[in-house]
Amino acid sequence: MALRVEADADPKGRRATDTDADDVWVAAEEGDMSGASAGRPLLFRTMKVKGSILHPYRFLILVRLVAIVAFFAWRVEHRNHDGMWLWATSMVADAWFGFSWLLNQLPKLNPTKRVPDLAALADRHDDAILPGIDVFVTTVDPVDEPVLYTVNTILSILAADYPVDKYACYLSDDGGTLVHYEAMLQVASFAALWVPFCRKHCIEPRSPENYFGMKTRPYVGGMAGEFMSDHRRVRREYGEFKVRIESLSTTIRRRSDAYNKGDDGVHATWMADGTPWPGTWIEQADNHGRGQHAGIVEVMLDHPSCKPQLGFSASTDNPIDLSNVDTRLPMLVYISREKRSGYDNQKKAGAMNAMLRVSALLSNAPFVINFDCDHYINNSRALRAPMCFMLDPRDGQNTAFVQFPQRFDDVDPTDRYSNHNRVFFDGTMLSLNGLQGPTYLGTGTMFRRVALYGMEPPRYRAEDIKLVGKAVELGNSTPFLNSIPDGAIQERSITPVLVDDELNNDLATLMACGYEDGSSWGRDVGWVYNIATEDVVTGFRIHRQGWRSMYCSMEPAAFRGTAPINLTERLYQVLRWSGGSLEAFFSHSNALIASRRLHLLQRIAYLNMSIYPIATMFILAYSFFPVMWLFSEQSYYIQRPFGTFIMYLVAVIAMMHVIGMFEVKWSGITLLDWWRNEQFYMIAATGVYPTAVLYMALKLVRGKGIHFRLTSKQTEACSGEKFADLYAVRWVPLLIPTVAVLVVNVAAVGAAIGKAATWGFFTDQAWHAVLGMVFNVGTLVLLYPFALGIMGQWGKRPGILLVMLVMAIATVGLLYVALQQDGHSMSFLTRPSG
Ligand SMILES: O=c1ccn([C@@H]2O[C@H](COP(=O)(O)OP(=O)(O)O[C@H]3O[C@H](CO)[C@@H](O)[C@H](O)[C@H]3O)[C@@H](O)[C@H]2O)c(=O)[nH]1
Ligand SMILES: [Mn+2]
Repeated sequence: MALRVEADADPKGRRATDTDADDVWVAAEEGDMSGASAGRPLLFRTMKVKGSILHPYRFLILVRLVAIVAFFAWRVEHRNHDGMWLWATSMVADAWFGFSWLLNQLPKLNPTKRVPDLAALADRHDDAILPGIDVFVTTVDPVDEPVLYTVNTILSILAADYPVDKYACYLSDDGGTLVHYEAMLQVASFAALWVPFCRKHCIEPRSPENYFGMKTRPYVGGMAGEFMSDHRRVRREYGEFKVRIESLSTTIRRRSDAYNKGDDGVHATWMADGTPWPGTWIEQADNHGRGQHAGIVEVMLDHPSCKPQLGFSASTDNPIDLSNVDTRLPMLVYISREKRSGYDNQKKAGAMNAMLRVSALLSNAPFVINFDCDHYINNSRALRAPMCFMLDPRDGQNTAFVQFPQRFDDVDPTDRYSNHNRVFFDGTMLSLNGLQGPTYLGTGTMFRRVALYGMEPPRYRAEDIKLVGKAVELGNSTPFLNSIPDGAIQERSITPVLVDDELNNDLATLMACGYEDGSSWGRDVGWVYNIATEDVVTGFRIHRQGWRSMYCSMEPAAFRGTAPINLTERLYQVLRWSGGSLEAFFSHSNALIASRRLHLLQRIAYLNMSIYPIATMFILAYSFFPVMWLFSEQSYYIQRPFGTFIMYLVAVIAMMHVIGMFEVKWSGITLLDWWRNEQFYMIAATGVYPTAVLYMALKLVRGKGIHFRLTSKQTEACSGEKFADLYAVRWVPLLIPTVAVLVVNVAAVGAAIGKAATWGFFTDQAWHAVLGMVFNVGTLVLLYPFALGIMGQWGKRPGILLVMLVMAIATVGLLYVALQQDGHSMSFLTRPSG
């Protein structure tokens, strides 16, 4: 399909795509991968960075390594005898910077791109032999995670371009609310129109909210004549559907009030059929509270037959002609696992594990893909792409998961807080792709089911999977254990099951809180527990066993989601990530103790990923260093001769950025992406990351860590203004350290100017003050987005910020001069310089 959806107004201009990036990437011979067997089709192409870019890039890394070693040697030779403690501390800091730079840089030596070949897949693996997929979506809170996002995600999945009898869609509702349940009923009925419409007219993307929100829509289907009227009709139906979804909570509340009228006892929440809802009630009651309710599983759409079912021709009540369109829908299941007080529900990880088991009895597909509730399928062919890696003769069998980059809608045009995170998604991940593979990033990831069960990769597994003794690890459910061998057959599709009482009992057992007691779930099986970020450690567990993973990026983007554009919300998200990273270091998921199956550079990458926040303690300390210049008559020197010191610093920092420019080049990102990343790193380094380190230290002492705080999704509902969240200031203690750094550095610039004025502009002291100022100004420039953020609505006019800045600097400068000159009567303006 030659379809190309216009990426929504991309403010950063054109990005290199696979096709026009040949000036960077060249095809590579894939000699080193085991398992290649002649005759089976190759389903992906491997690309390496061109020698003319890769060699200088690697050479520069070497040069910088030499430079920092020379720098250290020089510093040791020129010890500061008058400020020994300061000198020693800064030596420790710089040693750590050097070390963490190396950890960060070494895994990037071999960036590799792998391009799925969908045509080859279609050629040899015609739809009949595509394997089954279970699609998992998680949600918790219908308010913080608006139901409208979730229903759009589900609709995009139901309408995906994958054989409809070969996949099933599961929604896990950790809130257990009737709103989600009824929303799924609505989805099931609206899908009967939406999905055939998408098929008939080759609609992209297949999330209706995003589809109808698009401006340009080149028609690529074969029924242009009927398109306009069909489109109008579906659009109207979607509008009505949306109203029903958005009024669900009112409808349910009203219905329940009517049932509860007159009764002064417990107020239940009622389902449409007049029975009380088994999940959480609006007015929480015993057995119907947030952390306390029965498990619920309901198949909302049955698994379809394997033969196409054409729809009806147009008629008065069905104005859309579907007589040539397959109207079958994939299986859709609603799940809310059991919750009981006294059990830690383990948040998302717990939900994923319950879903993994329940799906084993209902569809048991050999592959599983998971999405956060706000991540929809943007490219309807996306589910096919990972199969190019999983089914490829080169190491496909040993590939445990395929990770897609995360792409985001509704980020403010200048991406103030680096939400797009391109440096990470397009840089770091491509590097790992050249090693053992990208890390698991939580959403948009296809897994091999057996890898999730904690099985070894075939490469290290002598025979077929053995089930003897597995009950201890996987829990005591015979039907579940019996399902495992089938779930391991990668060619397997999905066979429909009959949901009877017996099956319902088995499902209830698998969803029960106590099921995992004494088993290996959450440690060696399934998603990993007891950590704020389950994703990276779950991927780590799998890599450690010797599996590999693949990075898969495609155009148009496979999936898209939302990201927090509010400063506070964004910082909390990053706090959770960095806190979770540190927790991983102090757990059984420490990279240093993994088995030898973990590739050396992959191990270094994981090590870097778990300790990166530590370096920021030193960054924070350096950012406060100017305080000493402010309050002391004497100038403190970290290192003498100061001039040479600064030159060295400038050189190694500059070299780091030149290396960064090479990375910008090979990852195909824009300078703005890179710059925002630098800025956001500094913002996090002066607040969030040190806080995470502090938390970790406290946890080691007291045993309580960071908890999973749900990232609330942006809603325009409250103000109607687009990007309203960007201008909302929510003050939290987390902002204070960075504000303090801002203040100190503004003051330092003022003081430096004051100093220069006092001492005379061309003296040594003045020269040093100016050199020091370079760093203060640098810090301020990096923290600029933060300063805009805390200004709230004023942030819309950055001019004000500049005026304030100049005034503050001038005030401090004058104050400094005034204080320094108490004895002397002259003004700095009349002082002769030179
Ligand atoms: O008790 C819970 C809490 C959360 N979730 C789901 O977990 C997902 C991720 O939560 P969110 O707050 O959106 O996290 P983000 O910071 O946006 O997510 C990134 O980081 C997380 C790890 O820290 C990963 O789990 C996510 O997949 C990844 O997108 C959402 O679908 C939630 O519905 C649950 O199912 N149960
Ligand atoms: Mn999210």
